[in-house]
Amino acid sequence: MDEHDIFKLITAGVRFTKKSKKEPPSNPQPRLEVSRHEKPVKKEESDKDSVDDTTEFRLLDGASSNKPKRKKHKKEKTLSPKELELQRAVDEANETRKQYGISVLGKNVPPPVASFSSLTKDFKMLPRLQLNLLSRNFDRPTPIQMQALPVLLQGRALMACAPTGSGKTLAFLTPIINGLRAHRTSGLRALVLAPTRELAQQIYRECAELTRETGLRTHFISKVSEAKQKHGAECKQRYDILVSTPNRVRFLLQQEPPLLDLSHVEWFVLDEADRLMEEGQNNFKEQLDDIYAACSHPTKCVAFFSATYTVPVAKWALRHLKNLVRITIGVQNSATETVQQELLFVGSEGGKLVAMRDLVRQGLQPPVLVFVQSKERAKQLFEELLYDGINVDVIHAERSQHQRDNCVRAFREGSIWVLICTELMGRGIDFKGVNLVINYDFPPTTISYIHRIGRTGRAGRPGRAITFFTQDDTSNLRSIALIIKNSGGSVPEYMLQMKKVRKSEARMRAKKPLDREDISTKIRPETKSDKSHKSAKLNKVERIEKLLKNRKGHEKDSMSRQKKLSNIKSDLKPADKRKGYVSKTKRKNIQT
Ligand SMILES: Nc1ncnc2c1ncn2[C@@H]1O[C@H](COP(=O)(O)OP(=O)(O)OP(=O)(O)O)[C@@H](O)[C@H]1O
Repeated sequence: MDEHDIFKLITAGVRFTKKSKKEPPSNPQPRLEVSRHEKPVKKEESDKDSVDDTTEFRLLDGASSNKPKRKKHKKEKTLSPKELELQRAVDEANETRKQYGISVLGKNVPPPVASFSSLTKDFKMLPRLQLNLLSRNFDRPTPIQMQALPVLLQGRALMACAPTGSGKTLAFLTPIINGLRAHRTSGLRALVLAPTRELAQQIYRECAELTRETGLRTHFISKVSEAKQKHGAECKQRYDILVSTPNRVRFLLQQEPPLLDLSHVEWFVLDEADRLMEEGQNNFKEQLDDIYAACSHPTKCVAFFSATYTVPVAKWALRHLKNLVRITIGVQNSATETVQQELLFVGSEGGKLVAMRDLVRQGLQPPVLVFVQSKERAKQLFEELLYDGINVDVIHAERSQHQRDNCVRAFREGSIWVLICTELMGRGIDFKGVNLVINYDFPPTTISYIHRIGRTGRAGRPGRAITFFTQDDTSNLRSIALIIKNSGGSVPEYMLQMKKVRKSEARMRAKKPLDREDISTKIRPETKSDKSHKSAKLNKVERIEKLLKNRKGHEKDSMSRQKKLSNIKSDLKPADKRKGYVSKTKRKNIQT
């Protein structure tokens, strides 16, 4: 009996079935801990490679939630009436969050509030503030306000992400005003920072409205030179709230002696936090570090707001802020659903101007915002549209503050219908009723796209955004098409099937916009580079001419080529050296 026979004997009657290849993973993936009510931040398809650092931050260390831990099979515990009541309150809060697309992360997050008046009982909301809200026709809180207000009124650290135009400004100003309550002479107690002067000014205006007759005093640093006088030692106690850009605040902090004292700051708020914490660009991050260090109050409330978030910001918040609550409204890093979005292929740079003129011919519904990638291009497009008789103006960093203020005011008042702008106006600016955003130049990142098109479709109103693209813009096309699809729009399938952009390429595109052909159609004076290009070409033509002269046996062919070359040469030569050129003075003499 050999081994085979023994095996047959002992396995007689036993049937072997094929083992399934699917086995449970030995090392399960980390699970996202979200609160039970939480609608998971859904994304049909994410395009994480397309934009640098826009990856969702839900799996970071330290993420806590108020989700009850899954219990192992234990005996069902009967709840006491008090516990039952608590459970009911939690269920109710979860139901409201689900209804409004509110997601929260953090321990013991307070329930969302359904009305401003409900804040009176629990948070002793200032009656005057209630009145000011009503006088601005804010009768119900928006979803971000519903959840952020109770969190901030409890003095918790907050990182909030809500779509463009969803009322984030009010979500941080209301708790600040309620927290400060009345004017004190101890010095600044709240600091709100924004990336641009225009946005800071807008927040200041909103704050001035909401603090009306509360006694609280808000200040906006308009000019650093003026600020030097205004912030002298005797003025330090004049204001309660300061709204500014980081560079102005840091400038005042760096004076000897410092012209700002931030040691009493109890509220530290960053609007457009992801932009402010970007490393490199404008050195905002470096400035912020200095400012944050100067805000030495031990129990200050810190809040970050933006429509988009990046991983470094979340990491910073988790590392530095205790008892942090994170709120996301809808889908993180997505475009607002109230904007109807279109992508328009225009062939070439020249095609853009044709498309723009076509849109005007079809009838534009002002006000319209047009985004271009640089101030040079803004100026060129402005001249073109002005020539077409359009009621247009332009805003970019090279214009004076006075011009910029006038331009924004005129656009708000409706005396300018089309405003051409650069990325400067991409974030936060709340122009009421912008009907159309045109991305004349393709946005460098999806983040930029989300903010630019968010200048329309605000506060629940409908809006429209058209994005021109040429063959050169196809690298980012897929990621923007995905944004459109994820916010409910339709895009051609081929765009979604395009190759993903590598991270390094996306990063490069974000830093350095594409070199584009000029917008301007008018003949411009010759530049230095044009001249050197021409002289190189002339040298080449002369070399070929010499070669042709030396060739024998091809006289006929050579003659016609030489004629062509001499024509080219004459075009390339400076006007005064061309054959038949008559100088201005000679011309004058001939005429007289
Ligand atoms: N509760 C409310 N009811 C009605 N309108 C509101 C309410 N809260 C804010 N608004 C209005 O909504 C508009 C957009 O608000 P806000 O500028 O704060 O948006 P945002 O979320 O900060 O947008 P962005 O991300 O572009 O900066 C404003 O005109 C504001 O007056």
